[in-house]
Amino acid sequence: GEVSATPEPNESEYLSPVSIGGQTLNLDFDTGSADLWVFSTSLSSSSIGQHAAFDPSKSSTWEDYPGASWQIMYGDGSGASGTVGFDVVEVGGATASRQAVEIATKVSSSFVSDVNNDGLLGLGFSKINTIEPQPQKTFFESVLPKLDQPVFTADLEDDAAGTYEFGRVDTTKYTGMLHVTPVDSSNGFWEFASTAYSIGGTTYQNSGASTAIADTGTSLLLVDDNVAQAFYAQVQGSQLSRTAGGYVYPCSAQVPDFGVQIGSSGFIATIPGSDITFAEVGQGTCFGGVQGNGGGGIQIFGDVLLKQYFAVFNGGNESFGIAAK
Ligand SMILES: O=C(Cc1ccccc1)Nn1cnc2ccccc21
Repeated sequence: GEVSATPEPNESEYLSPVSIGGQTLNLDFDTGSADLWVFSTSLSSSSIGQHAAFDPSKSSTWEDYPGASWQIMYGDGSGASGTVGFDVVEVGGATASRQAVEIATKVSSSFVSDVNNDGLLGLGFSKINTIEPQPQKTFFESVLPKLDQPVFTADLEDDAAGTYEFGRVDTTKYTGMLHVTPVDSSNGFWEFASTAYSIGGTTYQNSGASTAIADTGTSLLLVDDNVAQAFYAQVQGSQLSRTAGGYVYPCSAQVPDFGVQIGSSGFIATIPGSDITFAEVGQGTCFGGVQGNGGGGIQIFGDVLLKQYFAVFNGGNESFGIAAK
């Protein structure tokens, strides 16, 4: 089958309506993790706040997973944990009839305050699913055998709504060719080679990092520290601010185009300098959408890059492709 879910854009995430046991929640589709977890009625009312909370007792198809638990920590220090069950999960038109659903009994403050999302739908590989005693399949892995094509696509926009589609590649959504690279899923991510970058149209080899992941759950573009340093050396007045948590510069500064290689094929995916500013932090100072990864080794290509392109995640041959749109 073919499905589409239109996420509502929110400054740093793309939310899509998901039906679980007949209850609809807005979930953050996240290719950088592999847990499907939801705000639940087991949380304190102060944690629930304005969020939609899933209530298993109101689902006629809910099945407990006795003794199972989960606990996740994301790279930005946020996290959640709780218990597990199975239910019917429907996205746009594809249905997983017995999908592991992780009930949050604890969530960190950043999720409580992010009133737009009622949980996450992981689209990474289930080897990093955190359910104990046995990791469970992601929604994509559950529906994959039933899809016409073993793919999902992400068409993230800046302010208008973006779109995730499962089971087909809508070729009207992009122009030119799809640049496809093999993915190494051994770390659980959509990970590929990336050993070159460009600043202002000039290409350089990246001696530091060698791989990157496509991560719709991260807002920024986190590159090797030496690459970030080289980029901001070309932004007048920029500085690495501990208080801001990264590179900042005068909002009036001229920002060069920045590109990163996708796979070893040579294709450089470029972000226009005018799209690199992520936020104003006050007093005419701006926070850059390109930042260092803190020496993590893996580069994290988040929404700042992905929203410039149409992205194809292929679970059949384990590849990642992007095209201009
Ligand atoms: O965790 C990461 C990668 C990351 C971000 C920042 C610093 C280091 C590493 N992304 N991510 C993937 N899913 C997420 C969900 C919430 C927060 C971040 C999320």
